[in-house]
Amino acid sequence: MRYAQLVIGPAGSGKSTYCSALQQHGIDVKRNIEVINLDPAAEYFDYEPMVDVRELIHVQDTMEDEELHFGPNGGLVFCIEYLLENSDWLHDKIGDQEDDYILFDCPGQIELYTHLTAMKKLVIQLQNWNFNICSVFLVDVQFMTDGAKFLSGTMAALSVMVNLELPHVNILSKMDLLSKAARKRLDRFLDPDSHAILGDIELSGNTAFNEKHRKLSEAIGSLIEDYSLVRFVPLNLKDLESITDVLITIDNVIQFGEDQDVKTNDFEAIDEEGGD
Ligand SMILES: Nc1nc2c(ncn2[C@@H]2O[C@H](COP(=O)(O)OP(=O)(O)OP(=O)(O)O)[C@@H](O)[C@H]2O)c(=O)[nH]1
Ligand SMILES: [Mg+2]
Repeated sequence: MRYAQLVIGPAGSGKSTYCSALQQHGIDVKRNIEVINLDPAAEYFDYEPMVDVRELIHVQDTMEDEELHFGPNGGLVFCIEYLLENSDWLHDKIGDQEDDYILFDCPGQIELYTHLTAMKKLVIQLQNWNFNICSVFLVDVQFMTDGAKFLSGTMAALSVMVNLELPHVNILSKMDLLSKAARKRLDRFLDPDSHAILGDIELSGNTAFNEKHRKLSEAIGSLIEDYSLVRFVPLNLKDLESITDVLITIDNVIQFGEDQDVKTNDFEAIDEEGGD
């Protein structure tokens, strides 16, 4: 088995920073964590990529091409489809090392995960190559600090979960930027029993539209809260314990470490037999 995190989330949510922090953490704790850049338009990241999709195709190529003439978003979709058509290239680059643990740093265009099929196909490809994959959806916590925003972020996460159909972990990134007061407010939303999201949605004016709108938000809010559909794990990259917690959560989801336990048990069993 091999293990992968598909690191996704809106533009600027901190995906590349997360990948580079986890790679560094891997070095610190002597654990092999590789990163692959899947963003054909990436301008900057500071990890050492194991594979960089820009070596195959760069979004600029599709925009400058006489025939294609794509804009940045169409160009990106083209690049991902091109990557799929050339999946042998990716396969060769990744190799087939057992027990690999790879983070895929993905582009920030949310439509890739909510309704287009290219990413989904890529996921199936990776599964065929024996990867246990989990989608890791990052949302900048600064956009989650009031009820309406929290609801909207939650629905974005839900939409990705429904489309990708993968084991899924939602992360609130950039926790280091929250003030104490904002952290308190957020904690109420994170507690699934509190119904705090609903209480926090305020609409100005008592027009008939607002009344209907409020009912809609309430209905969605209680659906999400009552069924605990979407949970978020806060991540503060400046806090080692927080990094470890997030990694343990994700490792559990992709069953990383479980095979290792089985192997150790096997050895113990052999030892016992040998000792007879
Ligand atoms: N304070 C703080 N800033 C962060 C953190 N993570 C990311 N940033 C900043 O947020 C900005 C965007 O971070 P990136 O990691 O490039 O985000 P991204 O999701 O890879 O962005 P795209 O690839 O453009 O979609 C950068 O200026 C980072 O320095 C964090 O945990 N704390
Ligand atoms: Mg990035």
